[in-house]
Amino acid sequence: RQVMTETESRGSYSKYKTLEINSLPENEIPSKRKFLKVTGLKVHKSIPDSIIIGVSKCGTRAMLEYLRLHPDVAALNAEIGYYYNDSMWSRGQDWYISQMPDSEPGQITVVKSPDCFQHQDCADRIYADNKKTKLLVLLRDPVERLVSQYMQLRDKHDSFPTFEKWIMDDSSDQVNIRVSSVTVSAYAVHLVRWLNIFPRKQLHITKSESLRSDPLTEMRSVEKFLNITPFYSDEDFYYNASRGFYCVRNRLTWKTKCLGKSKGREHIPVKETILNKLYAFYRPYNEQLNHLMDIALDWP
Ligand SMILES: Nc1ncnc2c1ncn2[C@@H]1O[C@H](COP(=O)(O)OS(=O)(=O)O)[C@@H](OP(=O)(O)O)[C@H]1O
Repeated sequence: RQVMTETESRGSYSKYKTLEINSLPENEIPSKRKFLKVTGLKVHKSIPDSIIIGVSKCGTRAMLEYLRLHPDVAALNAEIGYYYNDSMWSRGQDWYISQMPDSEPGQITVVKSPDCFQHQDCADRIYADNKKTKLLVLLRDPVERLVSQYMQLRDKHDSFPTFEKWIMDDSSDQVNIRVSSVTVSAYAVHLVRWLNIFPRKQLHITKSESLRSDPLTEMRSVEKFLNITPFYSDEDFYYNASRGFYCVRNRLTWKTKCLGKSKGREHIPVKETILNKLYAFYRPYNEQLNHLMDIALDWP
C-alpha cells in the first residue's frame, strides 16, 4: 500500500517521501514522534488556535477525530474544563499550555470543550487568552440533543427519572426551564453572549445532521475556516453500516477508527404530546438563531 506522498499531504509530514507501508513491519509504521525525531522538526506547545466550544451531544467528538486526521492540526484528545472550571482556571495559563499536545511549525492547536458553550465565563476567558481564537460550534436539532443528553445521564446515574418527569414541570405542565440541559438547547440565548465578545467571522457553525451525513463536505468547510491546507478527501471517511456512522481511515497508517459505544446510543421513544411541547418551546429560539447567525436550520 502506497499511502502518502509529499504532494498528497503538505504540512507536518511534508518531508516524508512516499512510503511503502506494506514493506514495513507493523512496529515500524512511523509514528509522528518517530517522524519528528528523524526530521529534527522543533515542536512546541501553545494556547489553542481553535476550540470546539460545543454544543455537547452535537457530534463534538466526531469533529475532533476528523480534525486529528489533518496534518496541519495538533488536537488534544482529552477535554479540559479550564475555561469554565474555576479551580482549573486558577492554575493559570502556563499550566493550561503545558497540557496541550506538541505542535510542529505550521500546525494549529485544537481542543474540544463542549460545556463551554453554556458557561458564562468561557467566552471572556478564551478571548483574554487569545482574542484570535477560532470557535467551532456544532448545533443539532434541540430536541434530539436533549434526548441524547438524557440517554447519557440515564446511563451514568442509577434510578434516573423518566424523560417526561425530567423535563416537564409537574405543577405547570410546561417544559421545565430549571433543568439546565433544557436551556442548553436554546442555542440563541448562549450564542448572543459569544457574539458580544467575538466577531461573527470567528465562529463557524456546523449542523450536526450534516456532519453525520456528509463529513467530507463539512470538514472541507472547517479546514477553509481554519485556513489550513486543503486536505480532506473521500479516502478519509467510510460509512460503517453496523455503527450507522462515518468512521475514519488514517492515510498514513491505513488504520481505521470508529467512535466508542457511548456515541450513538439508541434514543428512547418520546410521546408525541411531549415532542410537540418541546418543539413549540424551542421554535422561537430557533428563529432567533436563524436571524442571529444568518443560517437556515430546518428543524421542526
Ligand atoms: N461519526 C460519528 N460517530 C459517532 N457519533 C457521531 C458521529 N457523528 C456524529 N455523532 C453524534 O455525536 C453524538 C455525541 O456528541 P458529542 O461527541 O458532542 O458528545 S459529548 O458532548 O462529547 O458527550 C452522538 O449522539 P447520540 O447518537 O445521541 O449518542 C452521535 O449521534
